[in-house]
Amino acid sequence: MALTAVVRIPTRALLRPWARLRDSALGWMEPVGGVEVSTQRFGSQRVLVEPASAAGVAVMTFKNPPVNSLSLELLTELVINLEKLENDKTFRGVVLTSDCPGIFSAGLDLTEICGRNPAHYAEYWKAVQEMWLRLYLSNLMLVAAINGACPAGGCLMSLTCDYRVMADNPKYAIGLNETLLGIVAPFWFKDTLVNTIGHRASERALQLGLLFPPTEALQVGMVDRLVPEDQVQSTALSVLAQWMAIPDHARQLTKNMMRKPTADGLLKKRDEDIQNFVSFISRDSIQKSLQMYLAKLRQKKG
Ligand SMILES: CCCCCCCCCCCCC/C=C/C(=O)SCCNC(=O)CCNC(=O)[C@H](O)C(C)(C)COP(=O)(O)OP(=O)(O)OC[C@H]1O[C@@H](n2cnc3c(N)ncnc32)[C@H](O)[C@@H]1OP(=O)(O)O
Repeated sequence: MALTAVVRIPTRALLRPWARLRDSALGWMEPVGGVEVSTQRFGSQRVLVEPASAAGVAVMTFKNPPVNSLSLELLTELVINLEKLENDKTFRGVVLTSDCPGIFSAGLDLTEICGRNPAHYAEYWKAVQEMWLRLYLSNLMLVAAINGACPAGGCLMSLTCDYRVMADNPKYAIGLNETLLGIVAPFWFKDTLVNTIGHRASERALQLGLLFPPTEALQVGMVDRLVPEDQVQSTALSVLAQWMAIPDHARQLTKNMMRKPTADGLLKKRDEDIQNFVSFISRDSIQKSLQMYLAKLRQKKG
């Protein structure tokens, strides 16, 4: 029999200034107190959410072709779908994965941070912050099933998860490569990395903008497990099954104890961080670097 549940979406989620929701893309949303949703399969245009066969587990699949870049729309949909899962108490764990062949996520959408105006940069950065805060502090168990390239913001997203399974394909790489673009990973990107691989390894990785192939990523602790490509999702699901054996309240309190101080670092100065981002990204020299990088990406094919 089909499993269905009622999911309450708090109206406040619809009122956030950055979440000027593209309602057409989010067919299940209504600006009233809540909405009934079948948990058989839901989501939105760029984020598909499907309950897994194991009770209490969902698979969240990003489908923003060609490269799952983190556009404002994708970020918005991600946060809304996560909130929806969190409000539905039947879910305890989520696997995050990609529908784009060979790419988990290309990171921040460069067209959102290049050639736009300061108001757009501010709105976009707030959405990036929100994505990080929501994932990093989520009470759900999150496992990243990294089935492709995972640079910069894609890497950050996977680092917010409790566990990372990566496809053992030397064509793929993961890391915070911001310096290669002539930009700087903000302090909360850095903190997330330091919490995962330690200070010295982060210092080197961040300065050099290292993108680690799977074997090196495992060695440095950026991912937890490598498996053949066709086993990434099934392995992520079996990892979740192990984590599900732990009582939720104890695990959640422990996760919060470990992560809250890092999240507080951003929460205490969110507005200042937005201002720093806007003034940094608006510099002519930074815009030029980004334009050149984008042009190189686009020329690659030709
Ligand atoms: C004084 C100090 C103050 C400090 C203050 C700090 C403030 C903060 C500063 C700013 C911080 C910003 C943090 C940024 C984080 C990021 O995430 S930046 C994004 C980084 N991403 C990348 O470098 C990845 C780039 N992409 C790739 O390497 C490859 O595309 C791929 C993912 C490996 C896939 O390769 P392939 O399959 O070969 O596809 P392509 O042909 O390369 O690409 C297809 C089309 O997609 C476009 N594209 C690729 N990536 C992006 C992207 N990130 N955004 C937008 N568009 C992207 C690419 O151009 C192709 O487009 P078309 O040619 O038009 O088809």
